[in-house]
Amino acid sequence: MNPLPDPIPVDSAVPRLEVVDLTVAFGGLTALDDVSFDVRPGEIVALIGPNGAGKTTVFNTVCGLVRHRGEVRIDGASAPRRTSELTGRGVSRTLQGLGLFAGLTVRENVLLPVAAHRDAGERVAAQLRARDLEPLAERPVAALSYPDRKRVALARALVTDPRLLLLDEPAGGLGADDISGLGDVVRDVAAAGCAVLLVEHHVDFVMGLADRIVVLDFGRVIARGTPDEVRDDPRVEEAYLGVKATA
Ligand SMILES: Nc1ncnc2c1ncn2[C@@H]1O[C@H](COP(=O)(O)OP(=O)(O)OP(=O)(O)O)[C@@H](O)[C@H]1O
Repeated sequence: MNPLPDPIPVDSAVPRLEVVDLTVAFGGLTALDDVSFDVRPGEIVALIGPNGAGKTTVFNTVCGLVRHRGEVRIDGASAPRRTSELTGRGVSRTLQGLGLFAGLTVRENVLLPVAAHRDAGERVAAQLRARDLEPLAERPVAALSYPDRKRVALARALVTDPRLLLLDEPAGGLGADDISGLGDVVRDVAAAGCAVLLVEHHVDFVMGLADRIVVLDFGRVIARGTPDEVRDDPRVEEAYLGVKATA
């Protein structure tokens, strides 16, 4: 049984996630080149950049899926090398492809990460309630709309009470109302002390949500700072070929 994380420490000066000089090569391709950044408790940090910039590779490396040079630290200690240890270290992740079990019900999907735990029923019930999924709880995921499936994926990520939440393109495929609701959820999660690392192509969403932004291009950090600082950085405009925050 995977242990669940301890409650979020109220006051922690240690970054929840520290990525130091991360370098990843796939054969001859350098997917990440000396990437460093951190995410502190309660902070929302966005990782943005054009297609192929290396964003998902950062997530995969944090989750122990990719051989790398450099260091990944979670709460000051080396990140686990096995994905099975992530939940116990307080890490949850959503996937671009959602990764839900289409033949299982909403409730069964949300239950999976906590199934062996004594308080699983209460945790799942609380998530279903918080995500407005109660009316859909006994329906198979295959019967759900895409926005509803995304809410299920988020509920499954949150059911463990993570201390570090990795969101891979959470706004992708959603309409304006769902995106606004998603922003509220992420803000609430961060306000409770969770560190959030967000990969997202929806630039307006990122600009309105993130405390800090790290911009990758061809595996390198080309800019970092607050949304205003990044928006005005000419290197970012260039990387996006002139597509600015109104995209
Ligand atoms: N397992 C792999 N084997 C070989 N190359 C890979 C592998 N995973 C990623 N790459 C390459 O590494 C680079 C970075 O890919 P990555 O998926 O991290 O980019 P990204 O910024 O997440 O892109 P997108 O926004 O399109 O999802 C790309 O050139 C990609 O083709």
